[in-house]
Amino acid sequence: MELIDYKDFEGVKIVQQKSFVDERGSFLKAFQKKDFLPDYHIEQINFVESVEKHTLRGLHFQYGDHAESKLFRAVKGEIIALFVDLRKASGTFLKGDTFHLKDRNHAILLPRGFATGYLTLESNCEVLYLSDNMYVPGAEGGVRWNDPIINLELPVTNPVISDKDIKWDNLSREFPGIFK
Ligand SMILES: Cc1cn([C@H]2C[C@H](O)[C@@H](COP(=O)(O)OP(=O)(O)O[C@H]3O[C@H](C)C(=O)[C@H](O)[C@H]3O)O2)c(=O)[nH]c1=O
Repeated sequence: MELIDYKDFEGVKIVQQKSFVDERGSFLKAFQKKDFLPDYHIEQINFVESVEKHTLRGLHFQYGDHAESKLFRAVKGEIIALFVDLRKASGTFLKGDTFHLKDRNHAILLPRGFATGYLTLESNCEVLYLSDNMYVPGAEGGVRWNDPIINLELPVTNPVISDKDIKWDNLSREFPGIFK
């Protein structure tokens, strides 16, 4: 298993693994504290099914102490992970990027301070993701998938999206970040 730093986004890591394959099928070690992420505390494990191709979930974050670090893995199908750095002190503050998770042997770790989301690239996608913090609806915020400041490059113009995610405001250059 390899953890690879992703560009200049501090703390963002790409996980590359190999499944154990035999005549019965395959075995993937989806998480292991010791050899994988010894300091990662799993608070939640979420399993999400998206029926339609080009379903876009997010981008979401939680403010302050409720911020979450998430590890996303496409268990079935392919997705494009979306993320934006909302850490005011970071060199990549308000910079966004995408990463194509093409199979279950890859995952992406996003540290606390990022807005996160993903776009499915086929129907009936299944995503398993870990979070290191509790879900606190009152502490949640969002970034629009097509926010002009972030300018994510996506292969869609009209994704399947929730009413909640349609309503997020665009960020402004004065956005103070999600940590007080
Ligand atoms: C995230 C979450 C949601 N919920 C409930 C709240 C709603 O009734 C329902 C769906 O929530 P939501 O529409 O926020 O789910 P997604 O649009 O898939 O968003 C999630 O996936 C994107 C990629 C994210 O980055 C967030 O982690 C997360 O918000 O599950 C819970 O009960 N606990 C939770 O931890």
